[in-house]
Amino acid sequence: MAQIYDRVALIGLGHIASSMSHAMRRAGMVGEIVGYARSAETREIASAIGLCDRVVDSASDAVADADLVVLCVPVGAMEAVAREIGPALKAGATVSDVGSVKCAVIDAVGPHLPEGVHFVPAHPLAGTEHSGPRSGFAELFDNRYTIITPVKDSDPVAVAQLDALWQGMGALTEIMDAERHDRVLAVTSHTPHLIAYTMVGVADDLGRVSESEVIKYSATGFRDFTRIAASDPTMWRDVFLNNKEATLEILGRFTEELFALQRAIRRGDGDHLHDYFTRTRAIRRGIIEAGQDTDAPNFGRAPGRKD
Ligand SMILES: NC(=O)C1=CN([C@@H]2O[C@H](COP(=O)(O)OP(=O)(O)OC[C@H]3O[C@@H](n4cnc5c(N)ncnc54)[C@H](O)[C@@H]3O)[C@@H](O)[C@H]2O)C=CC1
Ligand SMILES: O=C(O)C(=O)Cc1ccc(O)cc1
Repeated sequence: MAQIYDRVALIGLGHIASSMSHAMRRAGMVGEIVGYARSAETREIASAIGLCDRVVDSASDAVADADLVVLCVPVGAMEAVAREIGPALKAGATVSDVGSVKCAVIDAVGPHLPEGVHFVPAHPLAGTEHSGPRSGFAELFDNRYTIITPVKDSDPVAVAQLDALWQGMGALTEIMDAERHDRVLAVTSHTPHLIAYTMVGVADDLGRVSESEVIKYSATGFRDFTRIAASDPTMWRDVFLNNKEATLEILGRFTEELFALQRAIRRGDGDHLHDYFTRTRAIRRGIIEAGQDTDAPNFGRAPGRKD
C-alpha cells in the first residue's frame, strides 16, 4: 500500500495506540512511528517490545515534524495534551484522536491547535477490556467501523488521508457529525457499559461473584458483563463525565422500560413480557437479515442473498 504519512506520533501508548502501531506496520502505510506516554514505565515497556520506531520523553518531542498526531489518551486528558503539543505542531500536520466521545474532545482540543494544523477527530468502534502497551494487536480494527467526525473547517484532503489510513488498518469507515456520534454511542456502547458495571456490582453485593458461583453457573451473557465491567476505570469515568447529556437521556428511557418490565413481572402480565421479547428478537433478526452484523458470514451482502 502507498505510504500516506512519513511520520506518525502516537500520544498515549495503551490498548488503542499499540493496536494502531501494529496495524499501521502491517499496512505499510506510514514511515516512522514515534511514541510518547506519560508514565515512564509505559515508555520503557513500549521501547522494550519495539512498539514504535522511537519512544521519546515528552509529547512535544513526539509531535515535532510529525505529519499525523493521534491522541490516544483518556478523554479527560485530551485537553492537557493538546495544550502541551499545540506550539510544537508542524504547519500542515493533521491532529486526530481515538476518544470514545467526540463533542467534548472537539471542544477541549480544537482551541489549542494553531492555524494551519488540520483537526480530524475519529473513533474506532473496536477494543477490548484490556489496556496498556502490551495489549494491542494488529487485527483489532479489522472489519470494525471507525467513525470520523470532521469539524466544520476540517480540510477534505486531511479527512480523506485519515480515512485511507483507517481503511488500510482494516477498518470500515463512516463520516458522521459529532453530536450524532455521541447520541448513537450513548445507546450502543456507553449505557450498555454502565449496565454491565451495575449488574456485576449487584452480583458482587450479593457476595456470589468472589465465590465464583456466578461464573460457574453463568451462560455467556453474564460472562460478557464481567468482561466488559473489567474495562479501564479511568477511561470509562471520563466517557460518562464527557457524554453526560446523551447518556442520561438513554438511562432515563432505560429505567422507564425497566420499571414497566418490573411491573409486568409483579402483575404476572405475561403478554407484556412476551410482546416485548418478540419485538427485541425481531430487531436482532433484522440486523442479521440486512447483512449489518460485521461478525456474520453474510456481512455486507445484499439483504436476502444466501450465497
Ligand atoms: N479500550 C477501548 O476499548 C477503546 C478505547 N477508546 C478510546 O481510546 C483512548 C485510549 O484508550 P485505551 O488505549 O484503551 O487506554 P489505555 O489505558 O490502554 O491507554 C491510555 C494511555 O494514555 C496514557 N495517558 C493517560 N493520561 C495521559 C496524559 N495526561 N498524558 C499522556 N499520556 C497519558 C496512559 O499512560 C496510557 O499509555 C480513550 O480516549 C478511549 O476512550 C476508543 C475505542 C476503544
Ligand atoms: O470491549 C468491548 O466490548 C467494547 O465495547 C470495546 C470498546 C470500548 C470503547 C469504545 O469506545 C469502543 C469499543
